[in-house]
Amino acid sequence: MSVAVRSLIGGAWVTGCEGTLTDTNPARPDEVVATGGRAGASEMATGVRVARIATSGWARLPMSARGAFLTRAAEIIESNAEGWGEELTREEGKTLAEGIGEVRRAAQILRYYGNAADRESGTVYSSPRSGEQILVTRKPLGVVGVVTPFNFPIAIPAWKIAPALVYGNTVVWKPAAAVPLLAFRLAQALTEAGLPDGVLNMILADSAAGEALVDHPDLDAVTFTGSTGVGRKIAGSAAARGVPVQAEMGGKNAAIVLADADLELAVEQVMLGAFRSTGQKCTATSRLVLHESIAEEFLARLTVEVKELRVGDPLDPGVTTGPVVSASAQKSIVNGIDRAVGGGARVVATAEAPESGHYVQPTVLELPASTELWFEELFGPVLAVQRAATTADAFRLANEGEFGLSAALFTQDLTNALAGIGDLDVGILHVNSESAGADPHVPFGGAKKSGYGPKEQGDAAREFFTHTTTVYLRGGRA
Ligand SMILES: NC(=O)C1=CN([C@@H]2O[C@H](COP(=O)(O)OP(=O)(O)OC[C@H]3O[C@@H](n4cnc5c(N)ncnc54)[C@H](OP(=O)(O)O)[C@@H]3O)[C@@H](O)[C@H]2O)C=CC1
Ligand SMILES: O=C(O)CCC(=O)C(=O)O
Repeated sequence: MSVAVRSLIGGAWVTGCEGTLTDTNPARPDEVVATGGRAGASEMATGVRVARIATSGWARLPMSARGAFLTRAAEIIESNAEGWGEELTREEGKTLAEGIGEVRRAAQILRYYGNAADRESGTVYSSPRSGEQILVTRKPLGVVGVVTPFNFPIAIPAWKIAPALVYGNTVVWKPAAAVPLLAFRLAQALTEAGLPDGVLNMILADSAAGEALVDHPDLDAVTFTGSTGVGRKIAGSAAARGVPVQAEMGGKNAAIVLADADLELAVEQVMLGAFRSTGQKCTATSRLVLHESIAEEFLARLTVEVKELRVGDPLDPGVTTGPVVSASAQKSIVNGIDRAVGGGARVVATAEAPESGHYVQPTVLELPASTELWFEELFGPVLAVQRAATTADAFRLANEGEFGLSAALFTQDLTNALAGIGDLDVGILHVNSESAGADPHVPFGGAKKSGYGPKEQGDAAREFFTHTTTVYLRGGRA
């Protein structure tokens, strides 16, 4: 059941000529999910060229007409949710329910941006001069380079590409090499929806070709999600060329459980945050700060839940936790666990995992102090725990480190909730719910070094994907 995938350049489906790509199932690494040709730097350059040609026709269409393509694509995606969700699970490794859920989420995102024309698209200010009004209108940037990670193969591309397109830009997109099939499906949906040639170019290529894309002198903006090292490099190169850049990078997100928390709710939500998608979310809960008065009881309850996790083939409906994406991810996560244990971490709980496939045992570790695992993003099913003597101490521990993407605060006391809103240095704060999750109509992105440049989604996406022209408008001589 291997699918032949191709790149989309200038409206044509092309087989890249830099070599072959083989997309395998992380649960059964011998199973090939998709194959195709790998494109290179020259195809990236072609993509930028055809995207440039397509800009003027696309930008001149009314926003509602651009949005209609997204709405039609959303319908196509929705009608394929089960089949494409299964494909997503087979290439990325999240559970089938999450795979189908992500495909539906992509449709929801496309629908949200499909309706952008119904929202406010500029501002009118009063003028200090009679006979004049001041308008702030919005215009597209031009050609946008989009680089996406493996962990949300269709939702993250959707939330970058949909606003880029609806606000009048054209796109050259390099998806993560591990997940070409869902990239192919999203490009198929937009093509079947009738998107004009050259408006979206999806190029299946490796990271070297990705670098050629983001360094291309004719790009007008770059949007990236992925690792911190790559994000900083891309941001540096775009800034050096004076090109707007948006980079969503690492997270080391804390759940903070205060003395007055509803422990049953907190345990349930911490389990979801830490172990759904096998911990492979930038918003996953990878740190847990427990007020010392409830720490023993909380860890006892958490241990029961961890032991009930079922790690295995994510297509099996009874499985709660699939594999991680690759053998190298598996190795680096296991090494991170071993280093923490070698440094004095106590193993609080683990769940069994199969031997064959890229599995990692879900693991909860209590740290003796703020050691390496408190700061390093492992991007797997690993939760590091510390205890705090006071609420202030809990917030201090949660704020440690260079990242500030999301946090989850568990408390039933409004004063504590308000203190957390004030003191926790994060881009996204959940009070009494898990640290992951993002709605399309509100800003998404981190504080501190989790993100660089404007945030994503909602009005923030409009800020990034457009520039403004301030118009001093008079009818003539007053
Ligand atoms: N904040 C977040 O949302 C995410 C964070 N991560 C973090 O990143 C780690 C690795 O995940 P991974 O997906 O491999 O992240 P990477 O940053 O390596 O890759 C993300 C995307 O960037 C591409 N890329 C890699 N190097 C370059 C480059 N020099 N120039 C342009 N594009 C490039 C990748 O291509 P290719 O796939 O071909 O290498 C992929 O499409 C995770 O362990 C996690 O720590 C990962 C995913 C999401
Ligand atoms: O929390 C979410 O649903 C989105 C997470 C995300 O953007 C990521 O992991 O890259």
